[in-house]
Amino acid sequence: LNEKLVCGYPLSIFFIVVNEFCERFSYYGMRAVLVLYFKYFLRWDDDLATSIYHTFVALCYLTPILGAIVADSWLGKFKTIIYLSIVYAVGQVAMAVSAIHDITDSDRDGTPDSMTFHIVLSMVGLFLIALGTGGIKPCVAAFGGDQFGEHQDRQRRTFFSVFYLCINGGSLLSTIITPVLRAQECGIYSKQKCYSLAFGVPAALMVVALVVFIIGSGMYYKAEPQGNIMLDVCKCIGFAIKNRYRHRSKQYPKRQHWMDWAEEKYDKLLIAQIKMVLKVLFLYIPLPMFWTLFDQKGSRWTLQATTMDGNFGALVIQPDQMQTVNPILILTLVPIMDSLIYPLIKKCGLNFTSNFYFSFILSNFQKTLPTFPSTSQSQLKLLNMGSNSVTVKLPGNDALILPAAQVYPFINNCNTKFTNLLPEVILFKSATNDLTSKPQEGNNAIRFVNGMKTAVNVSTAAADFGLIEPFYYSNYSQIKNGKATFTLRSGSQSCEYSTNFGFGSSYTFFIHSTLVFGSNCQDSVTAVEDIKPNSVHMALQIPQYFFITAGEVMFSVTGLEFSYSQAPSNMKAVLQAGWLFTVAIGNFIVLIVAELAKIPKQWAEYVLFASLLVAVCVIFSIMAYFYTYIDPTEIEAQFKKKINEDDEDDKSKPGKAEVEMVKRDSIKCHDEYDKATQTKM
Ligand SMILES: CC(C)[C@H](NC(=O)[C@H](C)N)C(=O)O
Repeated sequence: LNEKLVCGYPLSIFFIVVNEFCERFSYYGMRAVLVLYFKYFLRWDDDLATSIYHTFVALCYLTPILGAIVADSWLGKFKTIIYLSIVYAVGQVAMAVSAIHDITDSDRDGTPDSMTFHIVLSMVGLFLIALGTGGIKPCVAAFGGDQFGEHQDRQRRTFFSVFYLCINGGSLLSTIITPVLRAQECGIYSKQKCYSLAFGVPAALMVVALVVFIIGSGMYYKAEPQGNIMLDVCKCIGFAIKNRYRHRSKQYPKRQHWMDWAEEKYDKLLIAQIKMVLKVLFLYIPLPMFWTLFDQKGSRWTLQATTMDGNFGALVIQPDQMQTVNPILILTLVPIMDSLIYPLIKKCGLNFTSNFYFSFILSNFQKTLPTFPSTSQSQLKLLNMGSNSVTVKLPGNDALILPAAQVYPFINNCNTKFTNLLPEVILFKSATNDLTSKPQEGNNAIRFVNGMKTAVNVSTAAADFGLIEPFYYSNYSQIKNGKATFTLRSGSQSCEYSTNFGFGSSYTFFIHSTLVFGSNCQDSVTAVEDIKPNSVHMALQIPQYFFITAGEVMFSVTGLEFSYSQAPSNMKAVLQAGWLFTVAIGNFIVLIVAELAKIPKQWAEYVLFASLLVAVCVIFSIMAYFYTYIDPTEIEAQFKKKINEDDEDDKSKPGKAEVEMVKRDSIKCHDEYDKATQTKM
């Protein structure tokens, strides 16, 4: 195989792991800002954005089948990786271009004039990315595995661990960097959030990945494709089923395996290889449920984080940045598992056949939301602007004493008429404008009500509330957590009001009629909390991240290597694709259950997913217990030897004896296959 070895490892794998690092940076970096691009650039609603996001992720894990077929049957892994990487890079560039708002902003007002252009270009870009990333994914892993000889099992296992570390290193860096790039302002005619840069850097990294892979070209071991293997496999399976059906009557003796019904027409080696693949694919059936929970990190868990407090002292974490906990934990756990836990388990003589994964059921953290008015009700607020308490009697309500400078919020029916309110009491009714959900991205939604007889201008460094007319209110503005200082201005006079904000709150600030400019106006503004700040800390998600990542380390890293080692030589990429297909199905389950079924209570949805996973864990453990490890290379070698011997014998013993030989060898080969698969996992 490879002549250039470094510490017992082929030098070529260096280029493969660097390629994987850059490619995963490109993929996860683009994915990190994708939902926000849909929502804020393309102006899609939450549901559409989440659905398209999960459809894209699912597509990325469906296309590996295409890539694997092309690689194993036609182009070989090396050429497939090169061609599809070009498609991938073009897709990333298309995404970056689709996010340049100036292209269609002919009136230069900062918003694209033809959204269709941006939508079409980004959808084409996403399709090319899905084709590229999915297409090369099974090939890169299998191509890496190909670089090791038969006696380098240990090195190959380590390679898959390092490969996984690179995936997560790329994912970690990009998930930190691209949200920062997105937050920058850029543009030619007007400055907007810089999605083009957030997509442009991943595009550049994909080009780097391609260049690095090409540089290593002279050092790779490139296994030749072995013809249209997938077509042969499908035909062989089809024939076995048809033949079995034709011979369903009891007069025909049973065969050991239903695939043996293809013997009349197909090569025994091919039948044995199909048996190996089917055995592994059968074991994969319960796996999508793991990915169903796992991939909700990017959607449900991140949305949940927006209702939580991200203040970690010196560090303030944004909800989408919580996802970086997963790759951070992977980078810590994989070396610990490889160097400590697995050797310890082996020393204790434990048979570590299946990896259980525990999931935490999160309770409903949205308790900070108040009761919002229904469609037939309106939200009212009474504000006493005077300096004495007043008694207010509203129809259908008990008399209420409203202290000076205090606000009384309540919900009432829209058709209630209010009369005889005292002149100093403001009845503030804004049913259509009130915020009815938590503000986005952990921000705080703030508005002002002007109780003065003159118009007031309110602004902070981050937002301008504009000129608020007397007894009128401003629109909401989004304010980040921390201290904010508002400047209140009327003509040439001004004063300042400061307050601290947490995460995800909403406040209405009432400016008193008694406000005197020129001094500090701290006492002349009353803050009314419409939505409480997030009280549950984001740190509470860390245990969940820990368990799901521990599960990933035990399940996914080993699964990657398992899919390689159990695959016949001509179907390595195909089985990698089968493994990735389970990720696609997992994402479709999220799409169906979370997006379409719309279970009203979030906790009920978590309980449903967790219960399904527990059930699947039990089923998988039983299946894994009965699984018997095989050595595809050995089995294939035995079959090839037999076929060669047959060829020799055919030359010397033609005629009737040939039929007998085939029969005898068929039985012998099956015995060998069965013997080789007797060792338990
Ligand atoms: C899909 C795989 C599990 C893998 N993802 C990860 O390792 C995440 C970042 N922990 C991948 O190949 O992207």
